Amino acid sequence: MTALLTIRDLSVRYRRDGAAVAALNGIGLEVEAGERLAIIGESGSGKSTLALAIAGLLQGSARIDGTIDWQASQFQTPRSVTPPSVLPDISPARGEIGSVNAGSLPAVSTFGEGGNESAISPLEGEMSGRTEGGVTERDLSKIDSNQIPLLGRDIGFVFQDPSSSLDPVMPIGKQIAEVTRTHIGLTWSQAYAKAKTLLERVRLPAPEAVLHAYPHQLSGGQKQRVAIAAAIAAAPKLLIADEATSALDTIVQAEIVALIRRLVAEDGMTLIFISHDIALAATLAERIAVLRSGELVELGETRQIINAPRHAYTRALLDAHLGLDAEPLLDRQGVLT
Ligand SMILES: Nc1ncnc2c1ncn2[C@@H]1O[C@H](COP(=O)(O)OP(=O)(O)OP(=O)(O)O)[C@@H](O)[C@H]1O
Ligand code: NI
Repeated sequence: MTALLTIRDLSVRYRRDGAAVAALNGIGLEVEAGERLAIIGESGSGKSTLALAIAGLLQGSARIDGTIDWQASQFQTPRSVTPPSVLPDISPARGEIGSVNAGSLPAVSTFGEGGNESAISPLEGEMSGRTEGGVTERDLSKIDSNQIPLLGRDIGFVFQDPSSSLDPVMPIGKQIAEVTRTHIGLTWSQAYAKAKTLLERVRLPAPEAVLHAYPHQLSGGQKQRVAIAAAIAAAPKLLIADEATSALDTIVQAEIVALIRRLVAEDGMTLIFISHDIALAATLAERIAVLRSGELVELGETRQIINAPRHAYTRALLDAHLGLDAEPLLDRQGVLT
């Protein structure tokens, strides 16, 4: 297998009330092309920080050390630099650059100040670039664009709360169409046709009607389907789902997990599935990485992690899940249930 991403010695510190909060500490991890990798750990263990670092979405105030190599160029036809018309208006005052290793994606990119959304072109990152801290963008003027993954084009990101990535006042069809217009240069009519196909692929009923609907007209599960459609619209190599099913009830959660599994298989995408639920992660992932307090404590094949965890913390996560009334994680044949 070939690594799509190689993360080396990645550390992230946030600043809070003048003090540094270490969110990740010396993470080393290879994500193989085409694999389904789950990242698990309890709240605050650094899962989202890792996902945001990979996607280039960390706030400018975060201090990042280490490198993240993106080796997708061998899997994709080289694409030209994003035209200046859709580049964000990056002011020199933004963020810091650092930690650039030759040939590596620098883990540090430049970022806008939180909430300064007006400086970002509305065509760029609208669907998948939004996060609670405000939209962030890599400074493409300083880095060879073929070496860094571009959010929306190379990486699709699905957040826990679809409302945070969907624009409440824009029709759904337009939101999805903008992704393919921006990243693969479709015309509006092509982009709308593609949006409709995507709504069919995520199994939304009445895709034609959904094209013209607004997010508030859909249920939580339907909104998450729309967010997934937008995330995969430009056929990214990597899909990151950060607690994408945590806000949904159990039945809808299972449906969304099944949807993600199908789409990833159909498109040959690499998946990073983030969850605090080891059992849910085990249903989807081939490998599981266990984070604890910003450290990678265990990484292995799902079967090994579930059957023979090496680290006491993984065992504790399993034990916490395996309450007396819990379903067994593996059935008698050793198949994940
Ligand atoms: N913007 C921020 N500013 C300051 N500290 C932060 C920020 N974001 C996260 N942290 C801290 O960094 C650590 C890791 O947080 P992170 O959100 O990555 O964990 P997580 O595993 O995703 O947790 P959860 O399961 O609750 O989503 C925590 O201690 C958290 O409080
Ligand atoms: Ni999180």
